[in-house]
Amino acid sequence: MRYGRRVALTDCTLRVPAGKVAGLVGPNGAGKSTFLSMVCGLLAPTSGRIAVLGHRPGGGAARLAEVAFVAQDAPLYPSMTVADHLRFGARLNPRWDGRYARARIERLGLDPAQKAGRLSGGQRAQLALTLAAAKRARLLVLDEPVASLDPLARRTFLEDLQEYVAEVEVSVVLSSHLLGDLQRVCDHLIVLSAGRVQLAGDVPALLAGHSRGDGERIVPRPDGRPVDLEDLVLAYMAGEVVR
Ligand SMILES: Nc1ncnc2c1ncn2[C@@H]1O[C@H](COP(=O)(O)OP(=O)(O)OP(=O)(O)O)[C@@H](O)[C@H]1O
Repeated sequence: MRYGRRVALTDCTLRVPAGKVAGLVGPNGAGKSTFLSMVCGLLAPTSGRIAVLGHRPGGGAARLAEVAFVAQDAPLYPSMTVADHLRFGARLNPRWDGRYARARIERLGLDPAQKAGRLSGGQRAQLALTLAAAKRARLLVLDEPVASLDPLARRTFLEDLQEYVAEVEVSVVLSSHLLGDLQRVCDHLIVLSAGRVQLAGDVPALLAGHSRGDGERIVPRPDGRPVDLEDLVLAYMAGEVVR
């Protein structure tokens, strides 16, 4: 994938498993947002192919209803109220879960009459996440969803996400720089760096394979503690991998 002459993603062959939470991690400028925008059909690959739920991303209303996306800046309509956003969501989305949306807004303490433009950054993110979840899509794509949330809101969001995945048949792809959060919620991990996939797989298999010494190795920890997801990600981001 190129932006003009700049290559943002290359040699990027990967599969995101269905029904799991896949974490996407990598340094700034690695290509995470580019990848997520392609998954949602907002960007078309300049070469190669991408299939989402078996089809080219984007397309008609039925296809759009299958994917929910919260972009990094949680875009909303500033002059519309919280309640307007919920009404709008109900009109646009065939599988809209209004009861869930209203309950979550109430639990978050958001005023339905407040204009989105007057919400704080974290409140806007919470509203955008609520709209995405209430859409009841088959794929939920979240670009740094917790970046603007306070620590308590972040913890609650991660708990909500785990509950949501357990209850609803949904696949999730989320990017984050917060490795502890990824460790907590992700079944699958993708490490992107310099526009390439450095590591991809189910987390237990990646950790088990590493401790067995299959293929690549990262430098063992001096304190002898077993390698965890954070160690793996940091080593692959820093290129400290013995191939
Ligand atoms: N609209 C654009 N025009 C030109 N280049 C772009 C554009 N958007 C992104 N890029 C470039 O593509 C590369 C990947 O950017 P991208 O936003 O996908 O990275 P990221 O991994 O999401 O970064 P971050 O962690 O900082 O959000 C970067 O080199 C960036 O400068």
